[in-house]
Amino acid sequence: MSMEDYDYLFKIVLIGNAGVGKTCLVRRFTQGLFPPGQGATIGVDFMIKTVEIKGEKVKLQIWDTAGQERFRSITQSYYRSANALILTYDITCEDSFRCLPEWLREIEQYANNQVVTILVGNKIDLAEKREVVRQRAEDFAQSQSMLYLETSAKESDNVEKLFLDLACELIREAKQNKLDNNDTAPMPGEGKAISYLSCCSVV
Ligand SMILES: Nc1nc2c(ncn2[C@@H]2O[C@H](COP(=O)(O)OP(=O)(O)OP(=O)(O)O)[C@@H](O)[C@H]2O)c(=O)[nH]1
Repeated sequence: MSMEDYDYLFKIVLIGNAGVGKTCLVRRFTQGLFPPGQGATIGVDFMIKTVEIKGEKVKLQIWDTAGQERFRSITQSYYRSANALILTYDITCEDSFRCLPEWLREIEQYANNQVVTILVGNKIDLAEKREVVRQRAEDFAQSQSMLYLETSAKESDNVEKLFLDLACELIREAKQNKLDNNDTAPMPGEGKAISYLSCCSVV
């Protein structure tokens, strides 16, 4: 097998409060399981999954960060090279939603300004315990130019869609940037406006 057995390589980083289900989302997607008694992530974890989208091989490097405050200085260093961020909260935990502006400030401070960010409301299998209504989250996501999706790592709801939609959006952007680079090379010192976040769905 060649060293570069893929057409695209993207780095995706999951962030959000402790206990919202970041590790479970990653495990569900990469290993197809819902781990019992998942312990808190220490620092940062790393997994790889290669998917095929419209005949192209896309290698996803998925970094699962610890939500706990005490790991913040470690996890921040992983933002900069991320192509996409999955900002996760728990729909049954108002507090995890209320912390989102704080996470957005982190993103603004540490991430690349072209990063694609998707807001994810996890644990929709616990509908009877919901504390954050969908419309409120959708409105918030829209006001911050983020995509929005609700998932259940436990029931495997929308988990595949989350990562595939992101991959699709990243491919779209990569192709767009390549076109822009070929067709309209910016003058030296001239900034290049990059537009993204038009929603993309693979299914
Ligand atoms: N019902 C339900 N529980 C979930 C779901 N996803 C995660 N959980 C539970 O929520 C708890 C925390 O899940 P984790 O995946 O460890 O959360 P995390 O965001 O990675 O937490 P940190 O590593 O501390 O940042 C665990 O007890 C999981 O079993 C879900 O979709 N539904």
